[in-house]
Amino acid sequence: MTEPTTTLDIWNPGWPDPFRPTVNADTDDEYADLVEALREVQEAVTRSRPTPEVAAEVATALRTAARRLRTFEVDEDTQIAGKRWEIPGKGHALAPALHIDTVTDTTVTGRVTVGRFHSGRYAMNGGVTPLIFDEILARLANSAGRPWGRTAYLNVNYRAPAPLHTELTVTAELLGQEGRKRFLRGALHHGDVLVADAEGLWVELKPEQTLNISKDAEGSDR
Ligand SMILES: CCCCCCCCCCCC(=O)SCCNC(=O)CCNC(=O)[C@H](O)C(C)(C)COP(=O)(O)OP(=O)(O)OC[C@H]1O[C@@H](n2cnc3c(N)ncnc32)[C@H](O)[C@@H]1OP(=O)(O)O
Repeated sequence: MTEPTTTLDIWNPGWPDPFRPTVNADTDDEYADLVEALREVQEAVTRSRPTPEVAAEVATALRTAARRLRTFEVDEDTQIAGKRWEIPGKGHALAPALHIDTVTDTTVTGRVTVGRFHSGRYAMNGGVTPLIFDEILARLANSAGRPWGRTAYLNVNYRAPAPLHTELTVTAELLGQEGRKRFLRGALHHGDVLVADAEGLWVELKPEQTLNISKDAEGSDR
């Protein structure tokens, strides 16, 4: 695998459209596969009750993997995780992998399936639902040539337990804009059942706010 060398800043208004499939010559699908493997580990750890010996053995193996990756550590502008828009989950293993199906300037539809890693208890954890909404709504808010904005609020209504291991559909809509404010709405369905809906406000950044946020916190993530 080639070490990434790009320096892209998600807060920079020049960042490509979040829904435009991007070709990044400095990354390849082995990285996407690595993140998929990490998701498998997360799910397997969650689902298992290993003996102490096996837990210790796997912990050692995982620490060995972490040490290997640390030799390729880059700064947050340069990392791949969270920036591969064209792959489900953007190359970030925290959020459930969101598959985008249709995109217009003001709407998006997609699908998401969560496993036990994201379970509250036999249903999706209530903290995971906003992650899904924030990803799809933020991407819509910041697409179609709109300058970058940040989430000001995201209000989520939980209408029914969201089943695990089951494909859910996600929809998002830009309701309107007033000056720097963009109002968006999202919904999560299991078949015809409304599982959750959300309303959010994204506020377009002023020039002085488009500084790289990771620079503001430089050194604080160690
Ligand atoms: C894992 C990888 C992921 C990667 C996912 C990929 C997506 C990338 C995009 C990420 C977006 C995020 O999630 S960002 C992360 C979460 N969000 C944040 O950290 C944002 C923190 N907050 C801020 O930075 C700031 O508060 C802003 C920029 C949102 C707004 O500050 P500001 O620019 O000074 O705003 P200000 O002038 O006061 O207000 C402008 C107008 O908005 C209104 N307004 C502002 N805030 C609110 C509010 N909470 N509720 C109601 N209204 C509000 C004001 O009343 C005003 O209306 P009027 O008087 O004009 O009518």
